[in-house]
Amino acid sequence: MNQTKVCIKVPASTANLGPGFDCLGMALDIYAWIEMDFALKTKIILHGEQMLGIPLDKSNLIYKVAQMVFAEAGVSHPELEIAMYSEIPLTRGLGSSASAIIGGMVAANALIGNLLSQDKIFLMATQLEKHPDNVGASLFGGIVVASWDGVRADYIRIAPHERLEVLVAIPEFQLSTELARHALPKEVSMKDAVFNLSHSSLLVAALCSGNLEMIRHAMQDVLHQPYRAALVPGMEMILKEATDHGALGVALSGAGPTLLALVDKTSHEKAGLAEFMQNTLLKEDIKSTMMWLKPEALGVQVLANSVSLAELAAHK
Ligand SMILES: Nc1ncnc2c1ncn2[C@@H]1O[C@H](COP(=O)(O)OP(=O)(O)OP(=O)(O)O)[C@@H](O)[C@H]1O
Ligand SMILES: N[C@@H](CCO)C(=O)O
Repeated sequence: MNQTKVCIKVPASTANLGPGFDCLGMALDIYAWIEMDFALKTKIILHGEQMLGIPLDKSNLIYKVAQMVFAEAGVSHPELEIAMYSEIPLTRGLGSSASAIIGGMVAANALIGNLLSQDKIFLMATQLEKHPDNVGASLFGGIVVASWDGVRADYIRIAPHERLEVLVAIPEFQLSTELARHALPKEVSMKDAVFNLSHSSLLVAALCSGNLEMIRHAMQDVLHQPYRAALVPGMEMILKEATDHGALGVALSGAGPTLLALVDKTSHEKAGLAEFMQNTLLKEDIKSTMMWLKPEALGVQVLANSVSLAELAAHK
C-alpha cells in the first residue's frame, strides 16, 4: 500500500462581500479535491469537465505551488503525481485559483510532514494571489477578515451565523480576475474610501454580532462594483433590488461574474429571489446556474482516508 500519498479537500470561497474589497472572504460548501504523491516522473491527472484547458505539465499551478513549498522548506522533490477533481467553476468569482493554490500548498506540506506552519502557507498564498481574501477563506474556513501590506498578512476568522445561507447566480461566461481588476481606477477619493471603510467595518460588526438586518445597509460598495458593472450586464439591477426580493444583502462574488446573495435560511422568499436574479440576467441574454450554498465553517482538510476522484467526477 502507498504510504506517502496525501488527499486534501479544499472549499470554494467568495471574496469582498461587497465593501470588503481584498480583505473579506467566506468559505463555501463546494470543493476541490487534490491527491499528491512523490513520483519518478511528473504526471498530472484532472478529472471532470471543469478542468478543461488546465495544463497537464509542470506549468500547472498546483505543481508550481507545491515546488514553492518544497523550496521554502529546503527539500527537493521535482517529480510529483497529482490528481484533481473540482466542483468549483473556473474563473467565475468563486475562488478557483485560491482553492488550487491552498490545496496545492497544503498537500505538498502534508507530503513533507508539515514542515511549514499554516500561517506561513497563508503568507505564501497571499504573496502569490496578491490579496488574502480568497486564500484566507479556503485555508481557515468560515468568514475571514484579513489584511496584507505587501509584507505582513494578518487575519481573524469569524464563525458564520447559523441562519446564513448563500444564493449564487453563476453566469455561463468567464471573467478573469485580471480583467476585472483592470476595470478599476488607480486612485479613489477620500469620500469613497471612507464610505467603504465604514460599510466594511459595519458589515464585520453585523456578522460578528449576528445583526442580520444590518447586512443590507452594510453590504454597499463604491470601490469596485460600480466599475465592474459594465462587465456583468444585469448586475446593477440585482445589486439594487435583490433586498426587495428577500436577500439580506447582495454583492458581486469576488471579481465576478457570479452574483451572490446572503439569505436568512428561514426566509419564505427564497424561490422568488432566485427567480428574480436568474430572470434579471436572462433579460440581458445571460444564462446562469443558480446554486444554494452554505458558508463552510471548515477550511482545507487533509483527509484521513483517500477518496476516489474518478468516482466523485462520475457521480456529478
Ligand atoms: N485546479 C487548477 N489548476 C490549475 N490552475 C487553476 C486551477 N483552478 C484555477 N486555476 C487557474 O486560475 C484561473 C482562474 O483564476 P481567477 O482568479 O481569474 O478566477 P477565480 O479564482 O475563479 O475567481 P475569483 O478570484 O474572482 O474568486 C484559471 O483560469 C486557471 O488559470
Ligand atoms: N478581491 C479580489 C477577489 C478576486 O480574486 C478582487 O475583487 O479582485
